[in-house]
Amino acid sequence: MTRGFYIGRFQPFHNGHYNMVERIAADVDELVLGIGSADHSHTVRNPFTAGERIMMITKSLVDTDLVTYAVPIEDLDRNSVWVSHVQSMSPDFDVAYSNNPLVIQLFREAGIDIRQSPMFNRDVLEGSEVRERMINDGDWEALVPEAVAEVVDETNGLERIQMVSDSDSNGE
Ligand SMILES: Nc1ncnc2c1ncn2[C@@H]1O[C@H](COP(=O)(O)OP(=O)(O)OP(=O)(O)O)[C@@H](O)[C@H]1O
Ligand SMILES: NC(=O)c1ccc[n+]([C@@H]2O[C@H](COP(=O)(O)O)[C@@H](O)[C@H]2O)c1
Repeated sequence: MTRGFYIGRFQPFHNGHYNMVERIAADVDELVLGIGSADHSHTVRNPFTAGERIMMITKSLVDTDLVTYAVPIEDLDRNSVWVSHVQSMSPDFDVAYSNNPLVIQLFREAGIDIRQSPMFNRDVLEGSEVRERMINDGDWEALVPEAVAEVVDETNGLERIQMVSDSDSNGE
């Protein structure tokens, strides 16, 4: 039995993330999705709470064969102990997945098998593009699983991101 760990902010969980989970599913029996920056919400870069992101991920993956766990991981000021912090919050895992250079470096230094995946349609499948479309009334629904659009609707997420965008002059 192999268990993987895939870390991201998932602000929101989009079709690029979904595609990466499908690819990882070929390698592992179970997958932990680490919800990074779990302590951040209500900003343009991090509009959704950890709880809302858990809903997005759980509902999007409900029909996959993979056993999945969504685990919130708060940020720490010290990169040197971040991998231990992750391990203290997550079910044990055999292999980690990320395309983030800092994450890759930290897992490598800790002696953990870390794998990258090719980017899928990265010109549009990017969190910042989805958020920009949400703010500007663009077609963001085309970039996310249907379940994510339902969670955004249920939690009035569009109203929130547009409100924080108006009051956050720093934007992204
Ligand atoms: N289109 C994609 N195809 C494959 N992997 C992706 C894609 N988009 C993001 N990822 C990977 O998923 C992980 C989590 O990504 P993250 O939550 O930061 O999303 P993002 O789209 O890069 O968002 P943001 O624009 O908010 O930084 C990272 O390792 C990232 O490289
Ligand atoms: N010191 C730390 O808290 C630390 C270090 C490396 C990554 N992280 C987090 O891991 C996540 C990585 O996800 P992304 O690939 O989506 O950026 C982010 O939430 C990031 O803040 C945190």
